[in-house]
Amino acid sequence: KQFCFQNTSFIHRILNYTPDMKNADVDKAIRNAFNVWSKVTPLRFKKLYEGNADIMISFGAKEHGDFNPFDGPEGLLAHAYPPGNGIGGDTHFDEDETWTKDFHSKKKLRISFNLFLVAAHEFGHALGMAHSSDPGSLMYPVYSYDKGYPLSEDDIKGIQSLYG
Ligand SMILES: O=C1CC=C(NS(=O)(=O)c2ccc(-c3ccccc3)cc2)CC1=O
Ligand SMILES: [Ca+2]
Ligand SMILES: [Zn+2]
Repeated sequence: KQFCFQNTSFIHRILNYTPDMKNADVDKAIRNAFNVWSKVTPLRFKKLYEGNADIMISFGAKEHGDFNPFDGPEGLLAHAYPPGNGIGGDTHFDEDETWTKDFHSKKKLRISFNLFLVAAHEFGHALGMAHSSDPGSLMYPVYSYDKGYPLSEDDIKGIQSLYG
């Protein structure tokens, strides 16, 4: 069995909210993004409202405190740190993007990104997943919104090899 993570319960905390969406929609997108992974593994995700959590979720623009500055609209959308103490697992979203709960609605003049999809991809990293070369998989490095069920066989094999 290749390297396997012992820890199967993660605590997350949403530090701030994007003005692009209702807070309840952000909570739902984040919860659904965790559920994608907990559905195929013994992983359980608890939510904290204060104190330190494994996966600290925040929205920030440009330099936001981790020397991995964001780049304004489009380009980089988000990034997540692999599991570990301190910044490990933390996931940051680029506030200069327009976040939406729809799938890639171009109804606005600017392109918008589906928070659930991007969060599910980034949480894959926060759980230790690398990128997949399978264009149909959630861990494929290119954002695409025409996904059916976000997880592909490749994603499921990957996460179960870590936490199965
Ligand atoms: O590992 C990396 C390095 C580059 C990244 N670029 S990004 O922020 O523009 C990004 C690209 C694709 C996605 C994505 C891919 C598949 C499904 C959903 C989102 C998320 C973020 C994000 C990322 O996770
Ligand atoms: Ca950006
Ligand atoms: Zn990625």
